[in-house]
Amino acid sequence: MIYGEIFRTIPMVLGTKPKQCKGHSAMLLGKDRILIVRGDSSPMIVLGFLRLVDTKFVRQQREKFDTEVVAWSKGVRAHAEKPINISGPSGVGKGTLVSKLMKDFPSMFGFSVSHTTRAPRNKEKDGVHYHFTDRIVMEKEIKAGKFLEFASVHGNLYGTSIEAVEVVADAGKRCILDIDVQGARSVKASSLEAIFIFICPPSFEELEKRLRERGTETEEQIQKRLQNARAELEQGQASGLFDHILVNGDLETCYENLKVIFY
Ligand SMILES: Nc1ncnc2c1ncn2[C@@H]1O[C@H](COP(=O)(O)OP(=O)(O)OP(=O)(O)O)[C@@H](O)[C@H]1O
Ligand SMILES: Nc1nc2c(ncn2[C@@H]2O[C@H](COP(=O)(O)O)[C@@H](O)[C@H]2O)c(=O)[nH]1
Repeated sequence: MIYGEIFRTIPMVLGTKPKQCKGHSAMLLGKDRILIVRGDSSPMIVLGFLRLVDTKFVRQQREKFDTEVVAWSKGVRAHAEKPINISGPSGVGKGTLVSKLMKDFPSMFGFSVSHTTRAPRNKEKDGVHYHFTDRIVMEKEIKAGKFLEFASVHGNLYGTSIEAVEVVADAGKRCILDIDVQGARSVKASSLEAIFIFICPPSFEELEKRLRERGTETEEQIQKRLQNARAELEQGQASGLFDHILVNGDLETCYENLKVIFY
């Protein structure tokens, strides 16, 4: 690409806007921004900015789709607070902590609503707790590059769409992701610069107790989650991936420690 020259390449865009469209033109501005204009418009109609980012994720997508790839930046944004990635074994209390944060600071934090192929639990609402989805549909969307990360967790597919994160950013809120360790690793390799927090139980027995008392899984599913928990606890504490490791013994104490990280 040559600076200042309008060219007619239509790059693949990571994110939801602007949609790829024949007739759009792009002009490189400076070293890291592309101005998108409607090609046939006179005077020139500016559709937005794309930032040229050279992260591992963008490179992977470029290779995968064998085409030029750019990330949509929604224009020039001032300092944005880093998203928060919370991981930890099933039943440790991630959801409980996230719900408290969202309830206490509704205008500050926004939850990244993941997609999953698992069935909804009793009180779970589609689009609020998860986007409950069909495996074939989700696999298709993954192939189309719509996901920031995805992983097979406890026998189901889970993933964070690029749109889920953007919806929170568009609302001017700080994004909270509740995802497993595999997903956290993918996020770290992506263009999303996040703070990584790992939540541990005070003991394995307590973790099992919480999982059982929650009463949302069958015995077989509980066994699977406990088995995966051992591996997650090992990886989470040894990987160097996480910036902070918190023990969720007493809920209020853990919540206070979590809040300290944000201020
Ligand atoms: N500090 C705590 N002390 C006692 N019980 C707790 C504590 N934190 C959470 N719990 C309870 O443990 C159960 C599991 O919590 P929660 O559903 O938040 O876990 P989770 O990590 O989000 O699990 P999953 O990964 O399966 O979604 C819930 O019934 C919750 O009320
Ligand atoms: N990699 C991802 N993991 C995710 C995502 N959303 C949730 N999760 C993790 O799955 C397990 C199980 O969740 P549950 O709701 O079925 O109990 C839990 O550890 C979550 O952190 C995601 O988008 N990507």
